[in-house]
Amino acid sequence: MQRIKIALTKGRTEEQVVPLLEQAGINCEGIRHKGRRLIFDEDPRYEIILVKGPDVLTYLNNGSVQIGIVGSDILSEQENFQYAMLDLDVGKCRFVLASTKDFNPQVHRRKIIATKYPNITKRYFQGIGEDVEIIKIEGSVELAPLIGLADAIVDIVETGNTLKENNLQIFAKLQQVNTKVVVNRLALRQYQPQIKELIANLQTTNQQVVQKKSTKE
Ligand SMILES: Nc1ncnc2c1ncn2[C@@H]1O[C@H](COP(=O)(O)OP(=O)(O)OP(=O)(O)O)[C@@H](O)[C@H]1O
Ligand SMILES: O=P(O)(O)OC[C@H]1O[C@H](OP(=O)(O)OP(=O)(O)O)[C@H](O)[C@@H]1O
Repeated sequence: MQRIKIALTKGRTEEQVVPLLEQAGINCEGIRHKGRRLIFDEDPRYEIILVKGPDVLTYLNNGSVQIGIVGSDILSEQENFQYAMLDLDVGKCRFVLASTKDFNPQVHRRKIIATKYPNITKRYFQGIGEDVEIIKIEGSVELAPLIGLADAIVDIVETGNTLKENNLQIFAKLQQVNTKVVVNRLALRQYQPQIKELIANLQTTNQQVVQKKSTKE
């Protein structure tokens, strides 16, 4: 049988998803000791590749991989609505509008908003009927209102520590984020039994994780 190819987002998503994959009985030994390797075939059923989030969607769209594991922030930003088959209970965070405490969201002049996510930001402000100027930033977005580049930011918050340590406040809560398992529609037809088995397996494991967390709380 042909291996199912999975594109897994490297970094935070990888760190949170690998334990889940292992709990589902998928051998991730290679990823655990990866060095500079990018392809992992320790499990005979799967070939896992590690890529940046937006590239997960490129590989998936192109049909080079059948499954992608990626944050909903990236799916939403790319406006690339792949077939999301499963929501995982990891990678949970939220988009917020944040700034220094003197920021006035009601001010009538055209605001400047810095973000790594211009499309999500554009949609949010369109939704509330506001025209803003968006500046795309690649990281450390919190700096923008502190250094005078922007009036406010749209960024991801998880623990809230980054905002707190930089004296920034939340002015609006936008969409929530979590990690999703996405599938190429054509691949779903071609590899139906294997993909269904994998999704069912991950679903069961994810439910076990959720239950374990809720009994701890
Ligand atoms: N606190 C958080 N901040 C940002 N992303 C988070 C957070 N918690 C979970 N995530 C998820 O993890 C992904 C980001 O992972 P990571 O931070 O490793 O990459 P990145 O910062 O976007 O990329 P890079 O550091 O390679 O430029 C997001 O797409 C999101 O789905
Ligand atoms: O609420 P917290 O738990 O503090 O997490 C939120 C921070 O984490 C992310 O940045 P990341 O670490 O990915 O670095 P970056 O700024 O270089 O993108 C995000 O952009 C926030 O800055």
